[in-house]
Amino acid sequence: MAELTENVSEKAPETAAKASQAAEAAAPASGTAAKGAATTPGERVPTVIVDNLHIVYKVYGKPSDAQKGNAANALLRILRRQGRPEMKEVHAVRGVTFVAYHGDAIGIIGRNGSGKSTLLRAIAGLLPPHKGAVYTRGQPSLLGVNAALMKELTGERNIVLGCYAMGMTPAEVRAKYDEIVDFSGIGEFVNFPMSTYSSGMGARLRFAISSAKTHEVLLIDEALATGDREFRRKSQERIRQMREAAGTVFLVAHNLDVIEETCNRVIWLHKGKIRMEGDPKEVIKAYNKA
Ligand SMILES: Nc1ncnc2c1ncn2[C@@H]1O[C@H](COP(=O)(O)OP(=O)(O)OP(=O)(O)O)[C@@H](O)[C@H]1O
Repeated sequence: MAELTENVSEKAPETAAKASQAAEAAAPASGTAAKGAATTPGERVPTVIVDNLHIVYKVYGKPSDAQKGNAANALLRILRRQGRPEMKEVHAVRGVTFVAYHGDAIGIIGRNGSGKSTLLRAIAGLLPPHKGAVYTRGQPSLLGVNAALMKELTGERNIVLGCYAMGMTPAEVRAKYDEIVDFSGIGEFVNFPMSTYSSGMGARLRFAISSAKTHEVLLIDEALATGDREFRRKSQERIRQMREAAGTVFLVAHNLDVIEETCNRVIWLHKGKIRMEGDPKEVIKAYNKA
């Protein structure tokens, strides 16, 4: 399926082939279906295919005093062809597989360290798969990263740059500017550098910028947790609109009420694996019992 771009581990070409077949199976009329232009009602168009995904971090532990970084030790390691001392691997995502479709809002829940943020970053293409593959339709947008905001610039400059970074034209930016400022609720702070903002104000501005454009796939990591009640309500409404515009939204949040109110599917991650997936009410009920 040509329109799905792939982020595939070189170690698993056979997995990539399987996922391609899955994509074909999910959207048989791939040419038109994947463009979203000629989909028949009821047809489900896949936007993200995650196939047996494994993500491994390499972490350098604390070196012993004898190994501490100095030029002599570094030279000895090179001569002995040794790596850096105490390298450990953290296997954060362990064989995750699912397909997301247009119009899905998928909540990802799980205890601390279960791999939620890692999974989002992998879907955004920011972490290479150790094994397996991620196929996405278009470039997914991870809230706050794609619109790379700069603390020393004013909110106004960041809105303009953030919108350009998302591929909007100057005319589109002008048309959306007031709406972004209104939505963020930062008021006159828009004229001050972002370094003067509280973390909540920064998060609200990032959400306002990122959601000013309709994304094929939008990934949101806890952004709603920082806003107040009113902002939460507005963001939920905005996410609903984005779903209706046939986008796909992924939402990581510890607040299960937000997930239940906003999402139509929930994935429960436990120690890097999918423990349960499906209807928000059922999954959250099982998660609360565990
Ligand atoms: N940059 C990193 N380098 C090394 N290990 C990491 C890195 N980021 C995360 N990890 C490890 O990967 C595992 C999964 O972390 P991740 O942040 O994805 O979990 P999470 O479910 O989002 O957690 P939380 O709910 O606390 O935000 C954890 O064991 C964590 O320590």
